[in-house]
Amino acid sequence: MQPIAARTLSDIDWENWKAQDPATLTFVIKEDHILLIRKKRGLGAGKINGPGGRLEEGETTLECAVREVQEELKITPLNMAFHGECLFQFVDGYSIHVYAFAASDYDGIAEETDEAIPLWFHINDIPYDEMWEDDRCWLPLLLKKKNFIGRYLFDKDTMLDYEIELLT
Ligand SMILES: CNc1ncnc2c1ncn2[C@@H]1O[C@H](COP(=O)(O)OP(=O)(O)OP(=O)(O)O)[C@@H](O)[C@H]1O
Repeated sequence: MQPIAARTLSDIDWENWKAQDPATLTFVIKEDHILLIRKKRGLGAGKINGPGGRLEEGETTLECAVREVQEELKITPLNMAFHGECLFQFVDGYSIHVYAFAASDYDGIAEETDEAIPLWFHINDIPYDEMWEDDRCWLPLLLKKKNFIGRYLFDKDTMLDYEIELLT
């Protein structure tokens, strides 16, 4: 992995950009509450986020999103809707392309696993201070059922630049 010299989004050739890892994030939103996790390991360990992870060989983004919620919280998300994409470039050279989904229901009882602790929040009380910096830019759009594509440049945990397009 080669570090890149970019300090703003315009330093990156987005036309030819391809992430090292495709991944997913899923937000179960039910009766004004949202199910988040305290992530115990992997990229973003210690932060609060939606459940998610990287695609496995041969899997669609939807299959990955469902599997990651099942693995991390032992529940099955229902009524999955795709809402958007987040293209993350880190200055250390790593890149990840995240597909974001919302689910309006679930089967089972969420429980702690090796990977995550389940946490419910009111949608007006989302703990953005404990989340990745980009989440406060696009999670409100997902909550309003909008579709979006965003590009983000990070130096470790610090967001250097971003832009979001709303899709109609
Ligand atoms: C930079 N800003 C960011 N903002 C919000 N969310 C971000 C993110 N950068 C990565 N993410 C999410 O972090 C998870 C990483 O995946 P991660 O858990 O490490 O993958 P996976 O479960 O495949 O790993 P292991 O099974 O532990 O190998 C995955 O949900 C991905 O969507």
